[in-house]
Amino acid sequence: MNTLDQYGFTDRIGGLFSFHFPAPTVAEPARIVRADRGRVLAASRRGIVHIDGGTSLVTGDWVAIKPAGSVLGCLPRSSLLQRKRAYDPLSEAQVLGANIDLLGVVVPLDRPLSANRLERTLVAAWDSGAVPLVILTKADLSTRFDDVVAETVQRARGVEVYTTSAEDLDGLENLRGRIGAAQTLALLGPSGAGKSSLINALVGDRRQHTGTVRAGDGKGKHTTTARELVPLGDGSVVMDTPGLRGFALWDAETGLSEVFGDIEDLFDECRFRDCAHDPEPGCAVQAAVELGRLEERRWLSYRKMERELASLHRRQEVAEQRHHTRSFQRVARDAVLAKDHRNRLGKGR
Ligand SMILES: Nc1nc2c(ncn2[C@@H]2O[C@H](COP(=O)(O)OP(=O)(O)OP(=O)(O)O)[C@@H](O)[C@H]2O)c(=O)[nH]1
Ligand SMILES: [Zn+2]
Repeated sequence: MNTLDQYGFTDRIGGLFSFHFPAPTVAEPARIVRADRGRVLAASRRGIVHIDGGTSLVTGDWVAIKPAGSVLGCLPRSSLLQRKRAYDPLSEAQVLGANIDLLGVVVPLDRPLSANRLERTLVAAWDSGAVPLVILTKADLSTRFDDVVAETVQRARGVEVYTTSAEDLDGLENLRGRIGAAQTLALLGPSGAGKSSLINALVGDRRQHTGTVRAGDGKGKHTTTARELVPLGDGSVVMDTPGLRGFALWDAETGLSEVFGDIEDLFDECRFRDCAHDPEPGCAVQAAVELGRLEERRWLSYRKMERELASLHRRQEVAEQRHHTRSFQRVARDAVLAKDHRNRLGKGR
């Protein structure tokens, strides 16, 4: 299997290439394996290569590269995982990866479950366009927190749950079977959740890839601060993501509805169409909370994410408005300058 195939190249991707970069174009397919600032590595039929000027590319992208190594173009992304940059007033999205088929929400069994975090990560996962899975890690330690498995299954609300242990190598075959050939799995979970250990266990002793990167950066160190694709040997790849603290949402309305559909259904039952769902007459949400049918924590978790998205949108609108004003001012100023210029030319004649 050549390097490109190891990173998930299939006949389908080949077909997309011929469609987007038809015959007279001289370019070869490649997949972005790692995209740090200014240093982009891609898997191609010739092995791992450096790419120049791929600043807008993200890990997982399929690109067409010219023989000299520059990028001709990028295939449309089938999925995109992004979050809001922490503390970024300009509210720019941080793209974590593209063309991910499966998104593993990693929940470690060595600590109590954080239901809010699980919900938040599931919302982001649904929203990316990939299929979410919940992956429980450190099953060998699960006796300490007996109820986490059951609670996770209940809170995952129908999303498949896989139990693994990188220590005992339990559950790995099952998970590999689910990943399937030529699929891309990304792992999302808190720092220390066991993501790297799981990847190493899945890879077994086949992790030659790290060595290839080592040759590129000359430092000989593998860190979990970068996101990179790790091949599993059968064309499937896993994306290593650093532990994400505070996962702020980015345009996640779809995901919100997937995870909290039952709450949004309740809205239709409120007496008033414009119900604020605060303690007010005829609010179906408040009634459900009071009757114990809706967990108050879930309701507050939903509310918080909804407010977060609303404020994100307000900031986006302000930024857009400012952009429009600025470009209008620029156009107006250019027009004045042009007029001045014409006048001066006119006078000079
Ligand atoms: N007992 C046990 N310990 C595990 C298992 N998997 C990981 N660990 C331990 O948990 C700790 C964190 O594991 P990592 O794989 O580094 O976690 P990570 O999610 O990659 O963390 P970041 O790189 O910070 O995002 C390490 O001390 C591992 O040895 C497991 O299956 N069983
Ligand atoms: Zn209401």
